[in-house]
Amino acid sequence: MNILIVDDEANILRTTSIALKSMGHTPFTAESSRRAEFILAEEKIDAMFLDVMLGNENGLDYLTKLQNRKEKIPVIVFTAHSSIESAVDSMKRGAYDYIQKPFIPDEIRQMLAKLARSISLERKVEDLQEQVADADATIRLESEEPTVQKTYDMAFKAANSEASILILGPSGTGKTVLARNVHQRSPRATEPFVTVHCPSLSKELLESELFGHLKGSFTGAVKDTWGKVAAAEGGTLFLDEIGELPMEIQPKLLRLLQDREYERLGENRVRKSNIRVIAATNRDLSSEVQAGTFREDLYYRLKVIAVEMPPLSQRPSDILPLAETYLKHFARREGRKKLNYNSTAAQALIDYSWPGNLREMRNVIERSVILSNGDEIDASDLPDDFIADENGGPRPGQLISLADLEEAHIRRILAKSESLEQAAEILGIDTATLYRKRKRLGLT
Ligand SMILES: Nc1ncnc2c1ncn2[C@@H]1O[C@H](COP(=O)(O)OP(=O)(O)OP(=O)(O)O)[C@@H](O)[C@H]1O
Repeated sequence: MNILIVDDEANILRTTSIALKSMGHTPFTAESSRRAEFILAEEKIDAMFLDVMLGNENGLDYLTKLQNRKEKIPVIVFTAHSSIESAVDSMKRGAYDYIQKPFIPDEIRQMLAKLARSISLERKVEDLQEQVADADATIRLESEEPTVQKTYDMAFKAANSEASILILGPSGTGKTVLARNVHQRSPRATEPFVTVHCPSLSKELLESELFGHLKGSFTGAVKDTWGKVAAAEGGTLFLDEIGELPMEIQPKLLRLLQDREYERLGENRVRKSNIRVIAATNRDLSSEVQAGTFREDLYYRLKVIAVEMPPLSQRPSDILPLAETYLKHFARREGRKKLNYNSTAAQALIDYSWPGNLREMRNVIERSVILSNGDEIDASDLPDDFIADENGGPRPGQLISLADLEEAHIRRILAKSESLEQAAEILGIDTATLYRKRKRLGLT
């Protein structure tokens, strides 16, 4: 790091410089704030040591001035031994920390190690904020389909209430994104949003993940823990894949929803909780209720408001607007702002069945932006599944019946094979069966 030491004592400047050099830093020295300003104008300084007794000057006043700079530099203040007031005052004025004089090099070393940790943490937070903003830039929470728009309207209206929300829909349709958005639009927005993935854990671990446990309450419980219900206090608990919640835990969740009470595993103390629950599932919970694998009372508690995210194939008029949102984002990221789809690519996007829904579309569009050349994305820049074959026939994954798909497949294999026997071998059926099918389909 480039470190500036500001002190009117030449001895301190000299010894601190030597110590900093031995730790691999580059020291700069200034005996006054004027000299310090001069150095700040010339060098990129990462951290500063500043004496509060700066000869005729007041180091604390200079500290205040430094805090008003556009580029903040962490300042560690040297205070006189026994001067608690100036230490407190310097912290109030925004110092990163203070060291009392006289000090030994090891105190400087420890202080800089602490500062390096803070700086690295700050960078990580900045990176994460950037990533979140990046993901947010592709989110489109409106729809050209009136039923889907109604779903969004209903969910966002419910955001203001305390009601539990159940989000239904296949994988990748945006249930998690919707749940987070409801939280962000709710009065709990500044409190935590905590996710629990119900299927990923054994019954005991899931219960402990939710409610916490006391040491020794089950094998492997080596210390006391607080669960995610406690972590979400004041905020929203998002239960992903609620359909997988084991029967044994269901009454405990019901009690949490109904009475706002829970107990940690292995503890007899009832705790109160203030959380809002949003749950999601790709299963048909009502049939699970019928089958007796999901409690009916819990089901009704969860679905005070129920919203359904349909598969992308049932939102045809959203395909191009969504693709456009992703395209803009990835094209900007790759520095190719003029990029567009040509009409064949746009048609291929519309014709595709999107079994992986929005998640798949995001990946497909990102890939096509990276693989395309020039200012146009062509159908050939899309994955193989998107390209209709030379016969223009149906493709696996398209919304067609098995019989139609079988017919198209048999036609293609017959066209490519040299004999009926070869075609039968490729198809994995005997020649007589293929012969009959061929006849029935009128392919002779
Ligand atoms: N409204 C939206 N606009 C644009 N992209 C979205 C939207 N919702 C979701 N996506 C994209 O789809 C991906 C999957 O979304 P999400 O995780 O919310 O789906 P999910 O239904 O919860 O899936 P799973 O059931 O597999 O957990 C997200 O990472 C995001 O890239």
